[in-house]
Amino acid sequence: MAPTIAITTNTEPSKVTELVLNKGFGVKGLSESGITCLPNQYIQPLEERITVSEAMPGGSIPIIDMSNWDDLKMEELICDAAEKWGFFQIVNHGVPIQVLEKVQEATHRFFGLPAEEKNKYSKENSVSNNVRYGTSFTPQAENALEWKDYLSLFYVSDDEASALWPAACKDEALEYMKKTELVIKRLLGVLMRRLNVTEIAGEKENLLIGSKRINLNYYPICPNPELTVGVGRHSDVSTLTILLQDEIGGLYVRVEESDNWIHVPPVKGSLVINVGDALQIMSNGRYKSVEHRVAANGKSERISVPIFVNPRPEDMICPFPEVFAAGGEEAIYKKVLYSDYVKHFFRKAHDGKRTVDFAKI
Ligand SMILES: O=C(O)CCC(=O)C(=O)O
Ligand SMILES: [Fe+2]
Repeated sequence: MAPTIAITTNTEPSKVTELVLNKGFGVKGLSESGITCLPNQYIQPLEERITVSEAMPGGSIPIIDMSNWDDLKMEELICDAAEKWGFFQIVNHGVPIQVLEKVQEATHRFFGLPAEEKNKYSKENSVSNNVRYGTSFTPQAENALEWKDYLSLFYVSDDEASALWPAACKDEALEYMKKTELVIKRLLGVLMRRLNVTEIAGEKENLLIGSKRINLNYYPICPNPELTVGVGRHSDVSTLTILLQDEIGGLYVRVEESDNWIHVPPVKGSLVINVGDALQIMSNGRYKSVEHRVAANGKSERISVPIFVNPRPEDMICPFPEVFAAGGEEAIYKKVLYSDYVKHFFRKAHDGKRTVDFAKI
């Protein structure tokens, strides 16, 4: 049910916060309250807004067909894309389309619940830190808020997920995680081979895929999409991110340290793969964790479902020694505790690529 309070641009920020954050209506509640203009605290500074002219027409991140696993050409495309773009899409990846559709339905189901149901999983109310319903990114640290609600689920075990994850989406989210396991391992196997890492079982496996988090992202219709963002500029702190987006579009990726951004067009049945900071660090900068952001939309709601494949919180991460086997290359990142790295990311608002400086030598 939509909230009854009337919100305008000039509604006191504290009233908006009360509704969106404290009562758990999220930006979805704002959107459904019938507002016709954006509350002030969502107005982003000019340089953070997404203008269509910045988006480079014509260019495109690679779309890689994974139907033939023995194809050396495919391996090359994957590694080249991870080095150049940090982003690519995969098709014929082996994850059944029904699994993807089911987790998308489940995402709509969860966000369709009454605010008080969703709010049981808020920071204040959730019985576990591993299950978190929230809005924006880190509202306490942000000068301008982001037009997004989310449910974030940190995977510990099937039993814990069964007991704690919301019934509206837990089976579908778990199934999506399980069914993407194989393609994740294969992608990492391919990426590791170019770094001279031939064996990823054991310690390397913990560093690469030691923990996982799945987010259900919900971007409601926005009254002034040009003034705000769905997600601000950031790179992910993961090893790899596997992202399922719907047919709406709005994800933009920075083109090779330029001021150009490129749209990631929705491709039915595909998964978007991107390199995260942890893999950039472990590959000593060879694979790029690239900035990306999401535009708000004035006509359609949008959902996306990323799986963040991460080291374990207690792991120390640094460039793999194999990367230096050929000689002549110096380490550009030092050893950092992964949980410290993640804490650093969440302490501040989205700020592009600055997080990785935390690990720079
Ligand atoms: O919604 C999207 O397309 C991307 C979301 C994203 O970048 C993130 O959750 O880290
Ligand atoms: Fe991201």
